[in-house]
Amino acid sequence: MPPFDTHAIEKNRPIVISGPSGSGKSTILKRLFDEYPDRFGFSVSHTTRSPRSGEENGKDYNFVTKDDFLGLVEKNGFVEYAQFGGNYYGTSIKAIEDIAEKGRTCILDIEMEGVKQVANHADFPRPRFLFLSPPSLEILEQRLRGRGTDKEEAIQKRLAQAKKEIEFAESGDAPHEKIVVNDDLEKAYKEAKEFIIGEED
Ligand SMILES: Nc1ncnc2c1ncn2[C@@H]1O[C@H](COP(=O)(O)OP(=O)(O)OP(=O)(O)O)[C@@H](O)[C@H]1O
Repeated sequence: MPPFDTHAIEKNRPIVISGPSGSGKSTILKRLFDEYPDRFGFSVSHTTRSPRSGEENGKDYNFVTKDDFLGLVEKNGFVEYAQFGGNYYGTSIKAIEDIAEKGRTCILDIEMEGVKQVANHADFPRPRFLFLSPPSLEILEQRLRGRGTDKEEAIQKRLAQAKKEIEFAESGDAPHEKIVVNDDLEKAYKEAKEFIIGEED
């Protein structure tokens, strides 16, 4: 028996979407949420960082102490967690269960290391995995520049990380059941949507 209730999650399997920064995850998820406003949900993450002004506990994040965070790690209560800039961030099983209990499919937008943790978790029921790939690193670079949100150094870091993510996704070790190449947005959206809702429709 897992130490946490995963009943609803088993009935309503979450979808893990991953892919390099700039591959189009937000673009595709936004469209999906717009088209199906009541069908999906994002889980509320835990963090040990302090709330920024306007951020609400339980809504933007579950703000917890380091001791509480590490206690939940001990209990296998996170499906994935990581440390950035001295703070911990994680997705708890409970947060995903809360979405599933509302009859919604939880969408987890997570990076490569998190994907590995989810796939290897001892107690978490296996979700479905989708990888969104850019058509090429050259096009990814153009899109990151076009987005206009990153400085040159950040773009170079994202590209180096993208290379690793694509290699992993194409290796036999990756858990992805489906890779969607985001060349033409209409086509990529249709393919992603078919994978995400296909089982239910
Ligand atoms: N098929 C496409 N053709 C052209 N441009 C696209 C396509 N898909 C997405 N884009 C553009 O590429 C940029 C990156 O997309 P987006 O921000 O959705 O990526 P992301 O995977 O969510 O990145 P991050 O992980 O950094 O949040 C955006 O400016 C978006 O408008």
